[in-house]
Amino acid sequence: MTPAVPSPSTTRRPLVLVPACNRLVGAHPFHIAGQKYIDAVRLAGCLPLVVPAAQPHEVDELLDLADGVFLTGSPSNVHPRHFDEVVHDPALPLDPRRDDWTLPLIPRALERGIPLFAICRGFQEANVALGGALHQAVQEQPGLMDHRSRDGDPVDLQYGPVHPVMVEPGGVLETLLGHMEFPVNSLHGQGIKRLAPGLRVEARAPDGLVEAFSQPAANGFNLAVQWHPEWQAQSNPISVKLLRAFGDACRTFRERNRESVRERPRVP
Ligand SMILES: N[C@@H](CCC(=O)NCCCC(=O)O)C(=O)O
Repeated sequence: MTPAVPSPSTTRRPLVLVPACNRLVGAHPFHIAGQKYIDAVRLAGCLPLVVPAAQPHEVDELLDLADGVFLTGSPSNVHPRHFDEVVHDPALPLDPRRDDWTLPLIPRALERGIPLFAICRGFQEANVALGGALHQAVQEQPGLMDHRSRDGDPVDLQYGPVHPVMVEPGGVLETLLGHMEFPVNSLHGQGIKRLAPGLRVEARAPDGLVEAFSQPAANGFNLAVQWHPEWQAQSNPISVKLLRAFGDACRTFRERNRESVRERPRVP
């Protein structure tokens, strides 16, 4: 009796879009994504698909393939023109090609109930995409800490714990972790100045800066965090919980989608 070969559709892991960053390598433009983010998507039990800068009209085609969206960190800043400001420090890197398609991608993914996990730059992108604004230099704001890392420090120190975050009651983080505080790393010069309408604060730093948010009105799991849970995620129980929750949501989304395709009347 030859064993039944499962159809690919019954075994494939959920497909998660990972928008690439755009960098020059020498004189040539490249699309790149950090290995630690790819590893984090795999730790979530999902299949990472790094996506080069898409044309705005390709966003819906890509979302038709997606069971999740994972927005990575990046040294580049979200261009301040998207929150009606001029560039504060021209020495800091930008990535307008990423902005141009992730900013329309984010609300469309949420509207479709596609699970979304956003980290650092991705957290900032999501806030701007939904109508919020950023401090371009958090460290220059009265009463706020310097949330940047020091470039010359060893990488383990740069991504090591720096400050606690306090979980706000009533959100995704409290459901997953309980009402608690825990240490996080901090590698960002931009930060939330105005939270977009409809977003719920999930956690704050000791200086009050928003460090995590979600959109409760969205059908699907969504969580955006300013810190880097992908850093050595497999040895951080909190990171594992957050990433596994994202992965579970992507699996549920995929199952529901497959059922709806099966139930769709076949065209004769
Ligand atoms: N440029 C923004 C976002 C900072 C950020 O994502 N840092 C991580 C960069 C390296 C990595 O991907 O781990 C800001 O400065 O606020």
